[in-house]
Amino acid sequence: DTGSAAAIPINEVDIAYVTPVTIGTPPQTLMLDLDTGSSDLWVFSSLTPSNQVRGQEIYSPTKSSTSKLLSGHTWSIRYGDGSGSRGTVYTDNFTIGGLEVKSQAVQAALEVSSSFTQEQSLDGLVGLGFSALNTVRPSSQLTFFDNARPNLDEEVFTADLKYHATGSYDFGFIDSKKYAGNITYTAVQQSPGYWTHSLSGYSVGSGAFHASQISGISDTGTTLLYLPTAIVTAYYRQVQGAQNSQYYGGYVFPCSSTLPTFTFGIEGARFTIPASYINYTRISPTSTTCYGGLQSSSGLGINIFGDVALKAAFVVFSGTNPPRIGFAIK
Ligand SMILES: CC[C@H](C)[C@H](NC(=O)C[C@H](O)[C@H](CC1CCCCC1)NC(=O)CCNC(=O)[C@H](Cc1ccccc1)NC(=O)N1CCC(N)CC1)C(=O)NCc1cnc(C)nc1N
Repeated sequence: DTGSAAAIPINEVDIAYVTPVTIGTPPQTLMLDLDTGSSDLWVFSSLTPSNQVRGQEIYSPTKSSTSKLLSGHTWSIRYGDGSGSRGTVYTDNFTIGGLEVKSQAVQAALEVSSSFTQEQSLDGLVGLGFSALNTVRPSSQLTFFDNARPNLDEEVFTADLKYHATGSYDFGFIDSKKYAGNITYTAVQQSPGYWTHSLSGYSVGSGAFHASQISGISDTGTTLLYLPTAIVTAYYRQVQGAQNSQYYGGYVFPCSSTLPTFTFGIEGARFTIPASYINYTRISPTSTTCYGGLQSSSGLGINIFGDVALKAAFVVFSGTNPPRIGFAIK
């Protein structure tokens, strides 16, 4: 089997991407954020208090003839940005881009934090990390990818995220029309459950390439690129008027500044992030100060290769044994 679905930016600065999925019988369509940085599939539901729902589509298990309560099971998740949700668990038929998993664990929210309520374009998440990170108790549940794997033509899914445009997620096949040249693979460390791997180094603009192993996670659910402070300061040193603002919680600069590109290595291959991806957003609609798409990871305890980096490449998440991740120019 294979599947292919759109990855649609939810706002004009690509803060996140959502993908249409269907759940249950008859199919209920929700827009979910496919997130390689977590492993829970949870949705706004008919069980979510109405004062916490603001425009999201909801999953109603009672309206699905194929839903089953996974009795006695609960879940509770906290994300890196402090947001979170918790609830109960059903199994139901779940489809992404024509690829169906019967009896997928669908985690119905009984409570969501305010940032989820405020994000009306996001109806929940599909975790595509390793199933070890799943928070359902007493028995943890498998991700959509882990459930689909035995039926996939190839044990892979690919992410083709785009800058200010709709991209795609493919399951079970690698679409050679979506990239140029070769795919460069590198080893993945699957514990504790993220897609953890190393970059082979970086360069700023037309500067020399600095070879160094930089370990981090490729995370489609994180908006920006978070790297060690030394690399980030070297980058913004090239930007007139840039400063690391305590007030804004990161590097800001005059929106009129000329930004250099940023290049990262995967083994021997090189991937260049255009300056426009790093000129992330104005700090307010009328401001002439802009917030960078490259920020320091010092507060996170982990480097995160988020959407700003991933949208510069075609990325193959390979569930083979051992797992690996591949990057290609597009
Ligand atoms: C089982 C837990 C699971 C693995 C969890 N995984 C993650 O947190 C990574 C995961 O990819 C999550 C997935 C997000 C969660 C929010 C909704 C969208 C998806 N990523 C993050 O939390 C990275 C930081 N957040 C972000 O990057 C969010 C994403 C977002 C997008 C749209 C709307 C709202 C939020 N972006 C922003 O808040 N932005 C606004 C500010 C702007 N400057 C950048 C964009 C984890 O590590 N949790 C441990 C954890 C707990 N508590 C804390 C405090 N930190 C933690 N790391």
